[in-house]
Amino acid sequence: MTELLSAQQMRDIEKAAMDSGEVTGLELMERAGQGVVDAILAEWPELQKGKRRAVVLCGPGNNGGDGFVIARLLAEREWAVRVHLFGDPAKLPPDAKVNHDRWAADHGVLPMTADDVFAGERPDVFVDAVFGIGLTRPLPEHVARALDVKGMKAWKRAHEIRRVAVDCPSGLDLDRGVVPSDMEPDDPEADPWPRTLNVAELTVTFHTPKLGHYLGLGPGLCRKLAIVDIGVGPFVPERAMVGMHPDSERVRLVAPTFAGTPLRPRMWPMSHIAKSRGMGHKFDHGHVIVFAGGVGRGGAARMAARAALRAGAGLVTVLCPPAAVIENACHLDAVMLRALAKDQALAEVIDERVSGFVVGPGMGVSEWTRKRVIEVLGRRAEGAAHRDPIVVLDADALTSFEGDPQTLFAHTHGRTVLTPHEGEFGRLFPDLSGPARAGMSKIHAVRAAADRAGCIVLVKGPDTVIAAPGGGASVHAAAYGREVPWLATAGAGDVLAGLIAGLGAPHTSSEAYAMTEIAAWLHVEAARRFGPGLIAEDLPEQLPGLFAELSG
Ligand SMILES: NC(=O)C1=CN([C@@H]2O[C@H](COP(=O)(O)OP(=O)(O)OC[C@H]3O[C@@H](n4cnc5c(N)ncnc54)[C@H](O)[C@@H]3O)[C@@H](O)[C@H]2O)[C@@H](O)CC1
Ligand SMILES: [K+]
Repeated sequence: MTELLSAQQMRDIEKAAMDSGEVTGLELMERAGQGVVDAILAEWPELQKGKRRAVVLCGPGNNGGDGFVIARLLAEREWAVRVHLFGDPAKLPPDAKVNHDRWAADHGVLPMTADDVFAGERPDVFVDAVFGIGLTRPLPEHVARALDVKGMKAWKRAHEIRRVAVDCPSGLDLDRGVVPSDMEPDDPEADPWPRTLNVAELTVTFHTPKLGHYLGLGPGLCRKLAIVDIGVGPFVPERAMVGMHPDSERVRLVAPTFAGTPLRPRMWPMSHIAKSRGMGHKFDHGHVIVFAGGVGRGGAARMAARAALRAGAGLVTVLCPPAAVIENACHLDAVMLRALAKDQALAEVIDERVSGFVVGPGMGVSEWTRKRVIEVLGRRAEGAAHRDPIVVLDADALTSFEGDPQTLFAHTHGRTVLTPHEGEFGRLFPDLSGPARAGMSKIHAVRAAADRAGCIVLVKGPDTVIAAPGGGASVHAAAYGREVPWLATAGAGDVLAGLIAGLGAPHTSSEAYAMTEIAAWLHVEAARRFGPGLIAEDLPEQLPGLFAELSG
């Protein structure tokens, strides 16, 4: 998989490269600027010919330094280039200063106000090199106005202006994927709509994407990502190979790529999906139990069950209250059904071979649900040769512990997966959610939650974050061409819970964390395959075709 870096990790890599003596900061800046120019010409080949116009906005740090390189390289192509600087040239960091001075030796540098920027002739390319990984606070008002897409209306035929962001659209925090603003998050007087908007058509980043490119507002503002290799790969600290278990230091992007290079789906995810390899008896593929709610409330469990069966579990059984048996029997065929009376012990109706559970969808928030969760978590494997069942806790299984999450965390084990949406997450981790999360990234919050809960935590969203105790974390983003707004539909979360259990239940499946990542990816792929109009029931039905394509 591809690693997503924090700003500090990127700085450390750059420093290691420079400390090695093999490359200077100035050379890295030149490669960065050249890479941006190449990316622009690759994205819009029509720009390769003719004398074009560019406006380059440079900031007070090395992002601005990249901007001066870009301006020079475009001018060398005989483009008419206008440069606007925010900040004092005398205070630029050394490499940026060198490139500023090279540019200023034969060209002008204009101030950065909206009036100055939008006054000149309409450019073909508008380059934002104001702030990159060094952003520490909200944009000054006049800089935000100079970067505002609405300002471009001052130029006629504005749609032909190609907006390019160097590292990120300035104002985006690349660790968190948020645009910091001076407003207090819960200030009722605050205008909920930002007055300015800086969005790119192409964002060019260096070495590997940063966290904020995939979190929160990042994908919406960056729109399209190009990655430039600036040759710092050899200076990336040796860490454990990206394997099955997440490395505590690194955050990985859940996608069929390795270090930015596409992987064949046979390598990932198919090589981890038990039913796609070898032979086996249905019991080898595991048995998943899904708890259902009372009469009229079984739909969520049935969808989770069907997803588990399609994902590869050998057997799936829905357990429901006796009164709901007829309702469920009318809907289920391949999925089996058993009645479980309120006070009946689980051991009376299921055997030890059960290797996966889904608890929560449609169960209701109640003391009974709490008891069942604790009972399921108590079913541990005996002996080193066996492993604990995978236990996916979703929806009401989480909400039932609101106000008393410690009781839940006292029973979780390493093969427990909590799959809250943001609301459910807030009920279990109020101090890591909502306004309390201000300043903290979703990654940080979910990592802290996984440590506290002692199990895997997956927080759903267009940016799904998964973390394991000890710091390992992944981001799965339905972004950059994989957007599936139609996946925000009732029951989609129940299907995800079923997918995780169905993928993780086979006795030969990879570890729960890896299967959780794959489930998040397949869930979105299934939605993409179906397209708009999707309802949750459609998701499991996409799996056979999807598996066939991935194996092809
Ligand atoms: N780190 C690396 O490996 C490389 C970095 N390069 C470029 O360098 C950039 C990072 O450079 P820097 O660390 O200098 O950071 P930036 O250029 O992003 O910004 C840092 C400067 O902006 C100021 N600042 C931050 N937020 C502000 C705000 N809201 N208002 C006013 N001033 C603010 C800081 O005090 C600092 O002076 C990267 O984004 C990339 O474009 C490239 O040249 C290639 C290599
Ligand atoms: K920028």
